[in-house]
Amino acid sequence: MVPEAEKRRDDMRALVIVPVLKLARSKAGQGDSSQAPAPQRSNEARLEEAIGLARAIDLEIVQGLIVPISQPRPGTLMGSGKIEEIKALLDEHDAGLVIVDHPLTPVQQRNLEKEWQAKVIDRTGLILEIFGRRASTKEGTLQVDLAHLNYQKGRLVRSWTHLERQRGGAGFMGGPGETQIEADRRLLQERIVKLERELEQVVRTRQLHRAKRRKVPHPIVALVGYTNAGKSTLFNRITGAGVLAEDMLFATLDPTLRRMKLPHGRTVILSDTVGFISNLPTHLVAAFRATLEEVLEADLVLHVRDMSDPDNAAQASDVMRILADLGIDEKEAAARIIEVWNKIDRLDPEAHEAIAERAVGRENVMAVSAITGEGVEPLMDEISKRLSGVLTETSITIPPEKLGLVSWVYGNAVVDGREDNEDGSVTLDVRMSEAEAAEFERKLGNGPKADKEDWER
Ligand SMILES: Nc1nc2c(ncn2[C@@H]2O[C@H](COP(=O)(O)OP(=O)(O)OP(=O)(O)O)[C@@H](O)[C@H]2O)c(=O)[nH]1
Repeated sequence: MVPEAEKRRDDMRALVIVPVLKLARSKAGQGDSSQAPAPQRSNEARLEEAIGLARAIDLEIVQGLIVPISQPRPGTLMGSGKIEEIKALLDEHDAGLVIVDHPLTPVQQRNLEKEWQAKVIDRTGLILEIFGRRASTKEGTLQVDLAHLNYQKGRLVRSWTHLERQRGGAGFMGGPGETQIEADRRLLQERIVKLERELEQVVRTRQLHRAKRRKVPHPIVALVGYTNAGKSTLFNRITGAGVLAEDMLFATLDPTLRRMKLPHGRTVILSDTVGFISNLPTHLVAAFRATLEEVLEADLVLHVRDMSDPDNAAQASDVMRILADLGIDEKEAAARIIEVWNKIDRLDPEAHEAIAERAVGRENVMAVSAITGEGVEPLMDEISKRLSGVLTETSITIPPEKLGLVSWVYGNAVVDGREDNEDGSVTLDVRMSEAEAAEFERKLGNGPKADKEDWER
């Protein structure tokens, strides 16, 4: 039976804990000879981020705590003194959920739940929960549910998850009994198999759409960045597309694609992608194939950084690591990535000037404010310049009976010169990509049309 005091605990009121392993910290400080050491996050930055993540799912955070751990315990991670201290805080605040910003083994999670008589989730659990609430397309939802079930399968406790809530699961204080765990596992496995099958179907359909979209002859520009860096805001600023931009972590889970025009008339497809985060578990990276594939295929990648965040160097190196995991290596990165230093309006005048100066003259860096629009025009010019590498100069003549194509050329290629000939035809000096040239030829010869609707979602 669950005692009265525990029943009252509110599992939307949470305590956030950042365990700091002293051993790990001193080791990290020494660096790794085979790799440049990644910038270290301060404990305060970690705590602030963990609280931000928890707020992203509407939790009420009663307190945040940095907990130094000299010797990690296999059974409970932290020692009994700390466990007692935290239990007292939970009682004091009537909180029923503890977020531990560190990986927990299933045994540690179960033991801590018992000790604290509260639900416990670790960083992966929390990120999965956020993703679960944000996914909006069928594929995104299936991917997250699948990642969630796989994560849960190895656990000895029932999760504090949106899935559990959907199932109406409650009364799980202290964890389910062994038979219950067996039954749960069987159910989980059945759901996993079913989801995998559904997902296969959805992925197949998407790949079909993607293949069609690739026939549309425009370069793809993908936005990437740490969560909350301002990707959606920048996306809106340059496309006027009205995509959801909120102070909400991971507001963008599914790829958003829009066609846009650059100065000089060049058309590109801009793709907004999922926000990255440090310690993103590998199976979660895989879960976002849909948006990440856009990045892999992109002709140009804009890496948006929030320069007003003191932690931005560590965030940037996390993003680069994830891109490297995806197969975009450093050498290639220089050619394909522009770093967009965003939120410069939030900097004090001195820092603003310093950042602007650092950016000037560096081909790979552009300083902007997606909110005020400062620096956005030069950014667009830079995008044009980068993409013009894939263009070939040519001269085309459009016969009088096909003059409708003139506006298509203006809309899709870069037009450098025009001559209206006596016979009614028009000659244009243009720069266009191979694919655009092929599309033009198709249109000229009444060939099969590319299906515009396929990518304009
Ligand atoms: N002051 C200022 N705020 C900005 C700027 N760009 C974005 N923001 C704010 O930063 C917050 C996050 O912006 P989003 O565009 O949603 O960030 P995102 O990178 O798409 O976030 P995820 O969906 O989590 O990946 C919002 O409150 C924006 O208004 C900027 O240039 N200046």
